[in-house]
Amino acid sequence: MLEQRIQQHFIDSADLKYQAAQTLSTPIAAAVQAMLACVTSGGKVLACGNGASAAEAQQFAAFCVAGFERERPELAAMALTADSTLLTAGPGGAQDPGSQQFARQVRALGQAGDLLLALSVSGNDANLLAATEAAHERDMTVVVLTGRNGGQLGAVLRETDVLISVPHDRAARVREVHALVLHCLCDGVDAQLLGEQEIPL
Ligand SMILES: O=C(CO)[C@@H](O)[C@H](O)[C@H](O)[C@H](O)COP(=O)(O)O
Repeated sequence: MLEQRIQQHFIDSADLKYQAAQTLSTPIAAAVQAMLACVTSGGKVLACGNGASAAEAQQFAAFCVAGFERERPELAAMALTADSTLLTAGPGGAQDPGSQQFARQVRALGQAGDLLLALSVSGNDANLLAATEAAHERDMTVVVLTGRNGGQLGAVLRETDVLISVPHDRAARVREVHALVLHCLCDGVDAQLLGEQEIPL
């Protein structure tokens, strides 16, 4: 029955979030500290991902610049997923396997102290691996959100990078938790910058 199927989504999503609250709070706190260090020293966040994760990257950049739940000064952030001309320009554009266009933007815009935020369920996308390599070339910190085990992205991170891997195999569940993680990042940064306070409804 359809209602039961829908209810099961709510139950499964809540179960995963409950289960992940404890294990993910430590890497999320580390990501908040990395982001704070970046934005308070004049750095910027570059966010990327493919498909649904591109939308989440854009949402995150919008929260940084336009605000999350509280009034605060704008934080420097941009999504690398929003320029269709650049993303489809060849060679190395969307028509080529293993697009270089995220990596190119990182090399063009990234500076030491900036932060790359990459989102991927599998953790195996070649264009995100290339962007991570470019970020390391620029001495940027990398924060990666993935599904279970982190995939290839998890394996190339440095000690100062942060891996937030959601312990589930179903893409929809992983993306739901990614959305929650991004909210935690925004709230954590706001709390550190502005002090803890009740959020009005
Ligand atoms: O986001 C959607 C559907 O909207 C997917 O089809 C998505 O484009 C693909 O899974 C991409 O390859 C992204 O994969 P992943 O990096 O999340 O593993």
